[in-house]
Amino acid sequence: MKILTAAQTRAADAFTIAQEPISSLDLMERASWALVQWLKQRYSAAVPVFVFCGPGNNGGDGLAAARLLHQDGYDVQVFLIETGQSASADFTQNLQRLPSAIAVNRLQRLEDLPPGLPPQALVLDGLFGSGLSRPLEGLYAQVVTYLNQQPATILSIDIPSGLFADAPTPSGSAVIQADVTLTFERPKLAFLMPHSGGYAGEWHVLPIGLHEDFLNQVESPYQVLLPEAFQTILRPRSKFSHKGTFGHALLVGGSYGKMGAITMSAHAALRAGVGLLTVQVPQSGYSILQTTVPEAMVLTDDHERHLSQFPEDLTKYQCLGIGPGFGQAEDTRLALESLFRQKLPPLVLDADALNLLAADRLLRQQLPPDSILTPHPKEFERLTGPASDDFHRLQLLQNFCSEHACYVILKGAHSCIGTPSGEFYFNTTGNPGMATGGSGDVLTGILTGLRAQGYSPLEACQLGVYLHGLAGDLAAEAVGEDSLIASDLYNYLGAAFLQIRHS
Ligand SMILES: NC(=O)C1=CN([C@@H]2O[C@H](COP(=O)(O)OP(=O)(O)OC[C@H]3O[C@@H](n4cnc5c(N)ncnc54)[C@H](O)[C@@H]3O)[C@@H](O)[C@H]2O)[C@@H](O)CC1
Ligand SMILES: Nc1ncnc2c1ncn2[C@@H]1O[C@H](COP(=O)(O)OP(=O)(O)O)[C@@H](O)[C@H]1O
Ligand SMILES: [K+]
Repeated sequence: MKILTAAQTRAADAFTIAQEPISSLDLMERASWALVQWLKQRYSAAVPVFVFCGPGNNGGDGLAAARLLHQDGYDVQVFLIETGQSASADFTQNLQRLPSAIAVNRLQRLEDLPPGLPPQALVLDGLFGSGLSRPLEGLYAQVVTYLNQQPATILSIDIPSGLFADAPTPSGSAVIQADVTLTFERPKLAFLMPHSGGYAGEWHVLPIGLHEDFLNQVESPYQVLLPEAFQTILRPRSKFSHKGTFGHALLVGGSYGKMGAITMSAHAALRAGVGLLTVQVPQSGYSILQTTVPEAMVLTDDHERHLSQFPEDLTKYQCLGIGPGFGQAEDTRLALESLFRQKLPPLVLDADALNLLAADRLLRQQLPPDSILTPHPKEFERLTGPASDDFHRLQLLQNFCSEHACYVILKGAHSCIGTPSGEFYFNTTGNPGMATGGSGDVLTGILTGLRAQGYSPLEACQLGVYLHGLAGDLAAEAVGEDSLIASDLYNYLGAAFLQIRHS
């Protein structure tokens, strides 16, 4: 699903208004109706609703929602922030439509605000939406600070007020800290970024019928991954297939004290459906691998505690995954250096393989095209240098992927896949229970297993991050986020596959 910028959303509105055709007032009514339907399923009419409105169409949505909720028997009060700014036409119309039974409070100074809102109250934040053009100041900023201090639940309409949809919000700006955000038609880019995503709280997308033709033709480099995409990507396993059909993967990693990392990757590659798996570890890892992952074949390095070589014949493998528990010993670095001079199967690189790359520009330049790299933000910074903000980091991601013709999964709450041609795919599965050691090693195993089965690098990245997060979500349903550990991820991978196949 494409993500639209605020400007593209305005264009989508205008296109819909002209082509459907529908008046802009009716489009606002449709958006507010969708919002109220969602809200009624979650909050009973016993919950008092306080609607805070700015002068634009976001405020207009708030007014329309106030009217609809009142019709449904909710106790609604409206607060208009009046700073002398002129109101939008649809705001004015909706103000006129407001039944007189709804109390309208006109706020011109901080002192006009009620001393406090009840904890059971629901605040609808309709101060500003995607039309925000500068940080909030004066009374608007004061209202935001006031609302953020209230014990009430805050539901933001479209986007938390004060948050820029597709540009960095200057630090220190007043921004609503929403509990829930109901956003129209498409999520905002800001919801997916580490520094701004938290303001939106739990967010949901409400379709409001923007014109299909516009949505199909509009160009956006930003997409969110949704399960529908996987119906076509995920391949069936045919009746007469055999283990050779599903590829032979090689995982190389592990060092003394970090053998668990490569063990978890191995389990994950197998659960991702690979036909055959070989794991190369230092000698001290031999018994560990043979006992904990009996399905895998094991090769050992000459060295006892760390890796110093790769197998000579790599032609029989369809994917080579390197990194979990790899270490950064000098021998290991030299082995990686000589590896890059050979003809190689598709690569997945993680953890210390990335740190070695980061420390060696020449090595980086020899990175084979179509490799998949899976850095967390710190590893990414080592590769590209620091980013000044989340949007700059996306720029660095794009530059790195195009310069090295590779795919980078920048891991996080919404892991982002960068591609050589400049697209970004944000993942929508996963939860904070996955912030636990070894989660990334599991992802490496999944990607290696998928790539060995012949999935293209982009397909493997998309399917891999989605399945990994979904396994985390299913595991969290069973054991809770607190107790989730990385091995739960590969143990729930089967359930994640089933969910995708049967959806
Ligand atoms: N397709 C959609 O997504 C639809 C969106 N609608 C609503 O319309 C909203 C966008 O409406 P608008 O474009 O009127 O945007 P806003 O409601 O955000 O208001 C923008 C107005 O506020 C002013 N402004 C911007 N930043 C300011 C600041 N920091 N301090 C003071 N004034 C500031 C602008 O100059 C402009 O006049 C959406 O967020 C959504 O709530 C719906 O009504 C209809 C359909
Ligand atoms: N809050 C979160 N929400 C969703 N996914 C998360 C969250 N925290 C971590 N993850 C996922 O867990 C994995 C952690 O990887 P990484 O940091 O490399 O861990 P490790 O090095 O311990 O294996 C990534 O795939 C990341 O997307
Ligand atoms: K808002």
